[in-house]
Amino acid sequence: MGVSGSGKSTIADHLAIRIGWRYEDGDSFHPASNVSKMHAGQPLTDEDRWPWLRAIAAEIDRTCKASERAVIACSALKRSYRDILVHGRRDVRIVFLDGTRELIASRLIARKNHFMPPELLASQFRTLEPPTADERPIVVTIDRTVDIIVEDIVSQLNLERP
Ligand SMILES: Nc1ncnc2c1ncn2[C@@H]1O[C@H](COP(=O)(O)OP(=O)(O)OP(=O)(O)O)[C@@H](O)[C@H]1O
Ligand SMILES: O=C(O)[C@H](O)[C@@H](O)[C@H](O)[C@H](O)CO
Repeated sequence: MGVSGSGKSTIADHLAIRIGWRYEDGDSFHPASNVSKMHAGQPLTDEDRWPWLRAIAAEIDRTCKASERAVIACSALKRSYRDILVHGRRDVRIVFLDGTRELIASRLIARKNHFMPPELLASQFRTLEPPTADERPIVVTIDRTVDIIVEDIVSQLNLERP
């Protein structure tokens, strides 16, 4: 989880390869109307996001039922959004990609060929409710290389433990 440009797709992809899990991008669960809206520079509302989050929750349930493992990139900015994804599912862990607005803005400006315009970053930060301790989040700071961030997540995931 994290705001647009915090590195969700990049880190999820590399993490999934590193630990041999499937990678899914939450962006692919958006209805076309949501993508057009973001492309046009309009922030999504809660009503836009509920069906999208429910579709991702259904994907999590399919994955668990099939005894598979996946890393899913999803902004999940508010606690109420994460509750849809996590509630009652013991095996779901949240990884929060934490960074300053300045750093993320500079990465968004440099990024090419993406539907999300950098102008939406302010609304992403306004909406963001960082995870609290009771969510047991894995928090990683993003001012480091992708490989170092991935290794940090792997060690905090404690995968060897039963
Ligand atoms: N640790 C890093 N160091 C340097 N550049 C990075 C790092 N992580 C991501 N980037 C770059 O920052 C940009 C934003 O990353 P990415 O697209 O993965 O973010 P995102 O959170 O998935 O964004 P969105 O939610 O808008 O899809 C990309 O161009 C990516 O290559
Ligand atoms: O909740 C949201 O505002 C949206 O989901 C965005 O965060 C996009 O999904 C994405 O991160 C941009 O590519």
